[in-house]
Amino acid sequence: PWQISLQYERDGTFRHTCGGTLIAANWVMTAAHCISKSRTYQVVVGEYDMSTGEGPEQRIPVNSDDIFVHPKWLSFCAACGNDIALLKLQRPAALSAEVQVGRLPPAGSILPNGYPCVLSGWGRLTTGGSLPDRLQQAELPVVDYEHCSQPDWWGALAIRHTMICAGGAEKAGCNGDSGGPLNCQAEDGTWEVHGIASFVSALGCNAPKKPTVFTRVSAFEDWIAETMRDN
Ligand SMILES: CC(C)C[C@H](NC(=O)C(F)(F)F)C(=O)N[N@@+](C)(CC(=O)Nc1ccc(C(C)C)cc1)Cc1ccccc1
Repeated sequence: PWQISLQYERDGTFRHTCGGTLIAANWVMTAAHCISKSRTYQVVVGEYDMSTGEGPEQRIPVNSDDIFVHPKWLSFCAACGNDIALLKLQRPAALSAEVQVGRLPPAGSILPNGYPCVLSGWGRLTTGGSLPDRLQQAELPVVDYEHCSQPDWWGALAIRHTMICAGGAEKAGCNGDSGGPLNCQAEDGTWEVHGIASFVSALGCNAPKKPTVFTRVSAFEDWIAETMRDN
């Protein structure tokens, strides 16, 4: 219910470009690489099947000067990390069963290797394949930094401590999942959004030993709080 579809206007209609997370009634968290300053964006909350109107959908515009891309994001260097952006909605979403705010993890928290998380999104179903109408989910186990930065995995040049890896086998994120949440259930059963889908291998979304790489949300909680407080 905190999954959103980030859409941009082209030829008079809006099209899905990335996922994202509702982190307050009027704030959305997504990936910096999803944002092009010249585009007009809207956020759809309460979405499930994009091919039909089912009722809970709310389409909310975003003013371009209410888009805050992390100051250290470098569009030519995904390996440098900081792939995070915050969007302030023109009006708060009306919360309901289908529209909820996602919880952020404790600042600095690190999940152990193998912890079962779930990626959700409307990204391609296979590398270069078709896009689904309905929201999909895939269980992706966490691959900790020690394993993910191994040379035959992503290697130490591609992975930073401000990232989380998850997957590495048959399931993965793929184009269109960018910006979406890596959802992990805490001991008390509540879900927390630990990651923002950032990149996959250009060799293929589910290339072996190339897990989907996420921005580690718990490394950016100060920036998130400051940005929301100051705007
Ligand atoms: C624009 C990049 C920075 C992010 C984009 N992200 C995604 O697609 C996501 F996984 F988040 F849904 C991506 O991975 N794009 N690719 C274009 C791949 C890509 O750019 N990957 C990548 C990998 C590593 C690095 C750095 C760490 C060296 C940068 C980009 C997707 C792709 C996947 C399979 C086949 C062809 C294309």
